[in-house]
Amino acid sequence: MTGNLPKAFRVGLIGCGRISDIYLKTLAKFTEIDVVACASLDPEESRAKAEQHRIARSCSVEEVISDPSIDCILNLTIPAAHAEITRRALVVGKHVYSEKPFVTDMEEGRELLDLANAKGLKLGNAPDTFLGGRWQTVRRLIDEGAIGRPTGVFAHVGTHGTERHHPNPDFYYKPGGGPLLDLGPYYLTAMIFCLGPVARVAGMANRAFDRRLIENGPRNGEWVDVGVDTHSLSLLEFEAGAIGSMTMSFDIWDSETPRFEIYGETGVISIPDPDPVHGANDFHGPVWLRTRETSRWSHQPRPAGRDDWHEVENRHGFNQNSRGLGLLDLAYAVRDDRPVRASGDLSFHVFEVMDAIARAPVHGLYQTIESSCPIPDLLPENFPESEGFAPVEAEHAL
Ligand SMILES: NC(=O)C1=CN([C@@H]2O[C@H](COP(=O)(O)OP(=O)(O)OC[C@H]3O[C@@H](n4cnc5c(N)ncnc54)[C@H](OP(=O)(O)O)[C@@H]3O)[C@@H](O)[C@H]2O)C=CC1
Ligand SMILES: O=C1CO[C@H](CO)[C@@H](O)[C@@H]1O
Repeated sequence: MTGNLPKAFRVGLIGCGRISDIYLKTLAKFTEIDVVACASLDPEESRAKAEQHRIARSCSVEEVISDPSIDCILNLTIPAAHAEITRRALVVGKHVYSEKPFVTDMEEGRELLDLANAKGLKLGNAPDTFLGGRWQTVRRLIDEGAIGRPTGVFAHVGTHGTERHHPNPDFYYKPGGGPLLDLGPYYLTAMIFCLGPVARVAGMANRAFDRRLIENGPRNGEWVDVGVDTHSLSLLEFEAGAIGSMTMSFDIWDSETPRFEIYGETGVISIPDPDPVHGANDFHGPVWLRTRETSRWSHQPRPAGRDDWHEVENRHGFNQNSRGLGLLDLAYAVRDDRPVRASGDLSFHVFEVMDAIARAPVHGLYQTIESSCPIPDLLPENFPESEGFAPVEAEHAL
């Protein structure tokens, strides 16, 4: 079936914190998504969010979940609450799109996938950054053979955590947090989108600090206990044969190490962001290519500068922060009864990879990954017009 959704896809938001603003801004551009109610634990916070984004109703979590007119729950709570909110929504027959990580343990993840399957409901999960123009371009290059058969991948995120910019950074330092579960999903999802599922991993981790000082907002000066490792190294082997390494850290003061690169038999794709937290965390940004013919190894003397990289043409949309795009795709997946791109299956696989990296030092050097997942299709270059939908002009959106 094509054409417009039969009615607006009615969404109830749970979790009205920091990340909700960009979701609500993105979704306001798509009139066929209607965020009709919102809730958080603090009623004052959800009331203010409803007023700021012209959401019709601010109410309790239970009222949002039990509202029969709502099609889908947008779960933007903290990691420790993701599985429970998702489970409650599925039980009452609602589709769910949730923030990452999908869950905080494997059992929860299996239960949610089984529940969604049994009830015929769609499960979507962040990140959706891989649907942005940058990552669609990277995948298209690989599909077109621009670097030949991929053989390797490298990711490095060297940050100093979140306590200098997040007013309530506690969840980043509790189980479900840490750099691997917080930032790993962006990089692993991008890798799996481009290279396919992961077969086995190895890992090591440590932590530089047992407590961290909040240095912004109303809780400035308060200490937070650290209950998770904050510096993680991993090795990855993909089913298709490529191997990779990944560093995710909250303990690095600064770095010039490349953020993300994919190596192939005949070329290299590089994501050259200067900012350590960007890379796969962004929808947009340059994609650089060097091939056998243009690489340093084809010139004598070898050029020292960065000038010879070719910036690849980006033909895709969503070259700005578009968090929420995965939910729009889910709405069309419901309409057309087709797979969700930013899916629960993909996020569960990503979670198993991270869980295995974290347990490798204790349970044995190499951990085999049991789950797999479908590789999401590229988005049509003119999405969502491709779905028979015209987005609202930017000035009409909030
Ligand atoms: N901040 C960021 O830059 C980004 C965050 N994310 C992800 O988004 C998610 C939320 O992060 P962020 O917005 O920063 O977090 P915040 O702490 O700012 O907001 C969390 C929200 O969830 C609500 N909440 C917490 N526990 C429950 C619960 N048990 N039931 C219902 N509501 C609950 C909180 O309510 P109350 O305030 O009333 O306690 C609050 O509204 C995380 O998974 C994070 O990884 C993703 C991308 C970027
Ligand atoms: O997902 C995220 C994107 O990057 C941010 C910057 O550290 C994190 O805080 C956040 O959780």
